Amino acid sequence: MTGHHWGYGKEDGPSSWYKNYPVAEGNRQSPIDIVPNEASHDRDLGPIMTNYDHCTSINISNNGHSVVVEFNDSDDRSVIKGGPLDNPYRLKQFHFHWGGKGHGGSEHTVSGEGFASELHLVHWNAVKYKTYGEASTAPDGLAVLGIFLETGDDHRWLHMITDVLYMVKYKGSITDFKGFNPNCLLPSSLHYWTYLGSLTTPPLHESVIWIILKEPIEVSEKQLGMFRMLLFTEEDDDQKMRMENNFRPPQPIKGRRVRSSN
Ligand SMILES: CCc1c(F)c(F)c(S(N)(=O)=O)c(F)c1F
Ligand SMILES: [Zn+2]
Repeated sequence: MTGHHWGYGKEDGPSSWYKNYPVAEGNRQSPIDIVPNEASHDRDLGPIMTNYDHCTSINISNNGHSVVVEFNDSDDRSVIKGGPLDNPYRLKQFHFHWGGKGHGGSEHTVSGEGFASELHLVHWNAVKYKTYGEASTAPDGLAVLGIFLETGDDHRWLHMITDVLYMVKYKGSITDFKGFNPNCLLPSSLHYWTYLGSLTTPPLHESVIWIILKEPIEVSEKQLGMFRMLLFTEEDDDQKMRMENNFRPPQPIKGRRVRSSN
C-alpha cells in the first residue's frame, strides 16, 4: 500500500496536504505560534517528569521526512508523566525538524520567532490504549515533548547522533542505535507551555498533548550542518534532494488556550 505521497516541496508540501488529509484544516492543528504573555499561568499545572531508561533505544533511521530514533515501547521503562498528563506516556521515538543554512527550521514559533531546529519526543498513552496505532487517533493518545535547538556552542551529547547520520543518509536506511538516553538532550529547565494539538506531519491526527520546553538547547552550526547532509531521496534515486526545511509552519490557533507551567 503506497499511501499518499507527501513532502516539504513546492508541489507536495504543507500547503497541499489538505487535499489528501482534510483534517489539515481542523480546529486543533499543530504547530502554532506561542505568545508567552497570552499564555495562562496555571498554578495546578505541576512539573513534568521524564524517566528515560537508556537501554530502550533500538535504531536510528531516515524515513524520507526526518531522522528518527525508535525505542522499545513494550513496557513503561521510558515514560513522561506529570504536568498536563493524567497517565504516564511511553516513549516511542524522537526526531527532528530543521531549516536551511542560517534561517528558521523549528515548527513552533515564540512571538513569531523561529529557532534553527526542533526536537520532538513522541510518547503514547499505554494506560488507556492497547497500541500506539490506537492511541495515535485518540484525542488524549499522544504526548509530544518539543525542545527548541538554537545555534551556539557544540552540544556534547548531540554528537552521538550527528556522528552516525552518514549511516542513514538515504531515505529507507536504518542502523542500530542502542543505549542512548534522551535525557542528555534536555535543557536544564523543564518549564513549559502546553496546548492541545496534532501531529505536524500527515496523517495530522488531532491526538497530541503538546508540551514545549521554554529553554532551548544549544547546538553548533556544524552539528546542524550534519543534519542537512541527509537526503529526502533513496540511494538509487538520481535526484539528490538535501533534507532541510522539513517543518510545517504555524497553524491557526482557533480559540485554543496555551497554558504555562510557570
Ligand atoms: C506518525 C509518527 C509521527 C510523526 F511522523 C511526527 F512527525 C510526529 S510530530 N512531528 O507531530 O511530533 C508525531 F508525533 C508522530 F507520532
Ligand atoms: Zn515532529
